Amino acid sequence: MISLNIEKTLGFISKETVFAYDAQVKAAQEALENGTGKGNDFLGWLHLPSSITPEHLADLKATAQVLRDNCEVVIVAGIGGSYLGARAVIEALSNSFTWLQDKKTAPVIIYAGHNIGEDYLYELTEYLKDKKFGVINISKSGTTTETALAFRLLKKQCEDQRGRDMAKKVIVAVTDARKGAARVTADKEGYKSFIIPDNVGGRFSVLTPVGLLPIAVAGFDIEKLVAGAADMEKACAANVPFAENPAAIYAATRNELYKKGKKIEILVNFNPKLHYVSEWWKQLYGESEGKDNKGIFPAAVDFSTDLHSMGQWIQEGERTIFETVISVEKVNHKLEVPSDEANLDGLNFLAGKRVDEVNKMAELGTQLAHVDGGVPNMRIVLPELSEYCIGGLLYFFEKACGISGYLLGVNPFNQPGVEAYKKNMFALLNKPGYEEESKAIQAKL
Ligand SMILES: O=P(O)(O)OC[C@H]1O[C@](O)(CO)[C@@H](O)[C@@H]1O
Repeated sequence: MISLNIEKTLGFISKETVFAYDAQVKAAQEALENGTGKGNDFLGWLHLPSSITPEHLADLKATAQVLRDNCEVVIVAGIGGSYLGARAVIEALSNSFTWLQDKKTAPVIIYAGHNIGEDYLYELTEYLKDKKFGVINISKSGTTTETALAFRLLKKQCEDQRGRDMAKKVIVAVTDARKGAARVTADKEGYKSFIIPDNVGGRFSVLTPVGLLPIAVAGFDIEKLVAGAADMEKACAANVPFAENPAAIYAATRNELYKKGKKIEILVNFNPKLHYVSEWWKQLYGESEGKDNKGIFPAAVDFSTDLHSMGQWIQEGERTIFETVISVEKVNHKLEVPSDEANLDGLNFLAGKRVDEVNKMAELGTQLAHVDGGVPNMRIVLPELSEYCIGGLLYFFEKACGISGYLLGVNPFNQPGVEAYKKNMFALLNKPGYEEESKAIQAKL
């Protein structure tokens, strides 16, 4: 189970002011529980972990097995909440060099539909030319351009390469129950499909088939992932007192820091496998809170890598930031620094130490330096990178996000701002139905 430590924020804000959020957090929790707050038609994620049935998991695992048995490569096509959760979990749990290994225990997972890079898509289709590949097409709306465009290419290539019957077997859709082009195609072509519930928004959907299916294909234990999330659901529940509730404390602390002028939260990791957890987190908090001209800007760094690029700014730049560090207590492998007789690099003082001990001292040294430099620091300790712990971490962030959005006074479950670029893009591309917008935008150019 994860733990949260806010001690190193307390030189900047007081424990009393954080704990004074108790009543507001309670109100936020009640609004979530009773569905009386803003965006209350999107609360399906709240009790999702505890309501996932063994039958549902078995169905997901059986479909994953079909893909595992018939594919060397599986393309996860999706964007935003329709791919980041899966990628976050898969990359956190995978060997860092998994795609380079000769003996593969699972299909290589590749992501597409999250950009409009012609070179990216060309190179992908080239790579797939001699591969037995399958596709998981993930889109809640079923109409997202980036994903639909990639899927159009991949569907055709899969059918041409593998034949329509096999394509039917290795293309799976995860989409809305009724609406959208992805649903129409899945039904018409007879693809196996999974439903994204109406009341679960994309960025809260990692524990639906959106995340669970690709994670199972990659060979990870979705039962343990869900169990970790379900335990965290209990630990962050409305009846858990403020002082013992990590989601409540995290939400309150970041809101209090924001009030004190700390406008940017930097999510920090000291483990490169967590890069995509940060990407997932950025969408979760960015889309949920960045509206009505408000909201903490969610940024992320990978340390110690980025200490050599962003470290200067964090240490001495504008004092509008705070850090939330995800610290992994126990690594999965053991590697000691070797002794070297010549000691030309001067590293013999590290000989015999675990690499992780060096990393942990980098982490502690960074925390002390940044706090001294005026950066409040929260710490989330994850016992290890396992399905159970990652499941808990994801749910913790979701629950805290719901509470935090209500503390901020916004609707954390919509994202109206994302439509602006889409409208302009469609107008510029002369999409049917956008004639007026096309005229208006041409006049602006
Ligand atoms: O699953 P969909 O409908 O393709 O949407 C993908 C992503 O696009 C957004 O709707 C923003 O455009 C996100 O909220 C969402 O996660």
